[in-house]
Amino acid sequence: MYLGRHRRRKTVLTIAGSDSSGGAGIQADLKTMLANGVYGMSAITALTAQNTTGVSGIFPVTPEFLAMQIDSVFSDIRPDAVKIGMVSSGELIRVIAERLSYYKAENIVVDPVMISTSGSRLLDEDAVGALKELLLPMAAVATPNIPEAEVLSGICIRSSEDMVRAAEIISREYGCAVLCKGGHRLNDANDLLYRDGGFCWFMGRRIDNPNTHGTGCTLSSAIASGLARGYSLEQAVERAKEYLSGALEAMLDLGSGSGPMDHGFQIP
Ligand SMILES: Nc1ncnc2c1ncn2[C@@H]1O[C@H](COP(=O)(O)OP(=O)(O)O)[C@@H](O)[C@H]1O
Ligand SMILES: Cc1ncc(COP(=O)(O)O)c(N)n1
Repeated sequence: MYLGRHRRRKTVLTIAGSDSSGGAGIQADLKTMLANGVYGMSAITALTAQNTTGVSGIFPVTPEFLAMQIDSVFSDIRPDAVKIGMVSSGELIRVIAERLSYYKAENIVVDPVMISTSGSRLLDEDAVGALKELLLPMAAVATPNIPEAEVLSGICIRSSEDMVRAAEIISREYGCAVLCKGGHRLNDANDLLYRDGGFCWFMGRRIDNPNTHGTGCTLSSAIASGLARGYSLEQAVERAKEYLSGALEAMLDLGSGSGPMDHGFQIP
């Protein structure tokens, strides 16, 4: 019999798409989880063929196969938190919502991925409705960027006040906390957290780096890692922004488009 010391680690499941270039999606999520001290697992919603210049193809899994992946994970290694990223169809969203509510999953972070940094649309119209109706109400926090917050709130965002208004609309309508990220058009590195009728700003340092492929995936996975480790939502957001800034500041430069960040910047 083995009598050595057994170790435990907090666990996080990412339900998202694969990015063949390794900078966003599942690949970014797992690297982020490793760097943030949790054990990462994945249920893949779709394969994408993409690189730093764009997405050339999307090949979704069947709803049955997505359910099998989620069942395999939950029936053996129960995740302490779940991050949901790109889900390209309403049908797949319905499977995720059904399975996660069956397992009473906790600490769900929803990154409502709609359009890639390179400008490609990553989900269909039906998926937007299903995301609002089924995933947002399960979320501990949703992390839209400005264009996504506009779609979810139905208002146009041109100022910091608009960010607060949009986050309030989404939070009240769907009953979840909302982290509205700057970084697009406004407030580059400053994000707004709206929860329980109140809000606070997280002021990040703006890093002059054109390589921002996967920033949203990385932030939401780092938040999920923090929640799994028992940090409060505010602490998890603070730590996630610190990690993201470090990964951007490492100034990795790969590919001819908007390249990936250095997820392993703390590793010598
Ligand atoms: N140039 C930058 N310097 C520092 N932080 C940034 C920069 N651009 C974006 N961020 C931060 O990166 C995170 C992800 O934001 P964003 O790029 O909007 O995500 P998405 O990939 O979903 O569009 C946010 O916390 C945002 O504030
Ligand atoms: C598979 C997949 N998921 C998500 C994104 C969004 O990436 P970003 O974090 O840059 O918005 C992506 N490009 N590919």
